[in-house]
Amino acid sequence: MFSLGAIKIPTVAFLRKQLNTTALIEFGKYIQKVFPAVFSTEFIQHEVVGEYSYLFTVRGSDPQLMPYMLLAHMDVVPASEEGWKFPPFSAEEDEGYIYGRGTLDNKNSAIGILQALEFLLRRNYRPRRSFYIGIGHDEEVSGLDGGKQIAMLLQARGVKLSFLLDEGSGILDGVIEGIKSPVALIAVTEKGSLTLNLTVRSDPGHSSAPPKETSIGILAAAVSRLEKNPMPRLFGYGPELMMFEHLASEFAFPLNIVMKNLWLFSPLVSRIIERKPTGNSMVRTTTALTIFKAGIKFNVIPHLASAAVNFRIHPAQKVAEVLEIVKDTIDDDRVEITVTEAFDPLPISPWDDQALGVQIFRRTIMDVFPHVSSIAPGVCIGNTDSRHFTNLTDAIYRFNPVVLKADDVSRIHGWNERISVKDYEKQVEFLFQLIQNSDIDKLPKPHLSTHEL
Ligand SMILES: CCCCCCCC/C=C\CCCCCCCC(=O)NCC(=O)O
Ligand SMILES: [Zn+2]
Ligand SMILES: [Zn+2]
Repeated sequence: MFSLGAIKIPTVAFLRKQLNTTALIEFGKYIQKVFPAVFSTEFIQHEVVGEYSYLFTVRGSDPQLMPYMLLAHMDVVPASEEGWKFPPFSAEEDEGYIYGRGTLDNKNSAIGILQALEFLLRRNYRPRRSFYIGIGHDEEVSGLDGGKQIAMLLQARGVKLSFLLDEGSGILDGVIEGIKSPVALIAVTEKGSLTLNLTVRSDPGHSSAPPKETSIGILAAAVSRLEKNPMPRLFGYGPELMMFEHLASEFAFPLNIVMKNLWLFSPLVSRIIERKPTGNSMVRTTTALTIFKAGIKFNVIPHLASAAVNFRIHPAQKVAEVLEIVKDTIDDDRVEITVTEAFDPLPISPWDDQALGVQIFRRTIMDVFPHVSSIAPGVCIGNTDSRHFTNLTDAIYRFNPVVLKADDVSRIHGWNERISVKDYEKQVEFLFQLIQNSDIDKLPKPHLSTHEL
């Protein structure tokens, strides 16, 4: 059963320097209380990193096996009180679902990993392969003070990882139009990100004698141009090509033929899938207007208007290219553009028979989710703490072992985020199996089954 207390602790992260530190401390105390074996077992070391994040080092019995890492985070995005069926930090249970901010992103993983380990320890299990668990405290606001510090600490200790598993994708059931059965997408990369601050300054004055254009009007026109002119279609130029080719047999005729021949049909397919927000995120660099600020009083022309625009960069594009397109699209020198944060799309992790992590995930998914009909490489449309770990391994995977239905994706960062009790139990079962399956020293033999990749 989900530790409901974890959801009730409002570990909200607003900005990098605006965290609910009281809640973060409480969360640390909470996990110590509910997972006593994890915190007291002799072969597990726990450390607090960056004041609130946790790093667990689980020393396996065979030092010859290269360690791996499981990553999650305890912080959550803010949640408004209105719009929810139940208050976002009430952890209310209703018709088999637990409601609350963090139930999918990402206390389910943080608690699920520790829960699975606690179960194993109570059965006197000691892993052969060492592993690390990182529970970040600021993933939603960059991960620079939590996840990144954990990565730097491990790097300073000379640690190399065989693979790393973080949040960022899942088992999609009815999310991809045309695919009826659930498919597991393990993201082998994540999109880049660029956040711009746009500012327009104009003379302040009395609203009774307004100028022809105000800072608000100029800025509104600029952001509207960005929204009306989406970034170019790049579908088929990144690993989403691999994803759809792997999933081709899931589509009925004639779509299965189309998906197998994306070299020819990608322009057509991209026009169809871009109609939905999740599909659009696969097709291009997305443009999201997220903050707009201006004005203080109805009869005062404001001096300043500012807006934040967040772009999630398609794997086939780079920050510099996006910035150039933005400048051309705005095409107005009165709009001052400054970069708040920027990074390119992440490297693509291996997806082949030699990739240990992939083989272990594949086996574990088949064990725990036998109804999943395909396991395919995907693209994480958001960003995760795993991006800070590229110096420790080239095998970074993003996969949350949870079934997401069509309306679940918008619950993440939205209203009524929830997880079913059954799905949470499956997540713990997956992690319980994964830790044991990771003890193999050789790659498992190819499995003969319908889960063909
Ligand atoms: C053709 C349709 C393909 C659909 C693929 C969509 C897959 C959606 C699956 C999972 C949901 C996305 C999870 C993203 C995790 C992001 C974690 C996060 O919030 N990080 C902070 C940030 O990105 O700002
Ligand atoms: Zn998250
Ligand atoms: Zn998030």
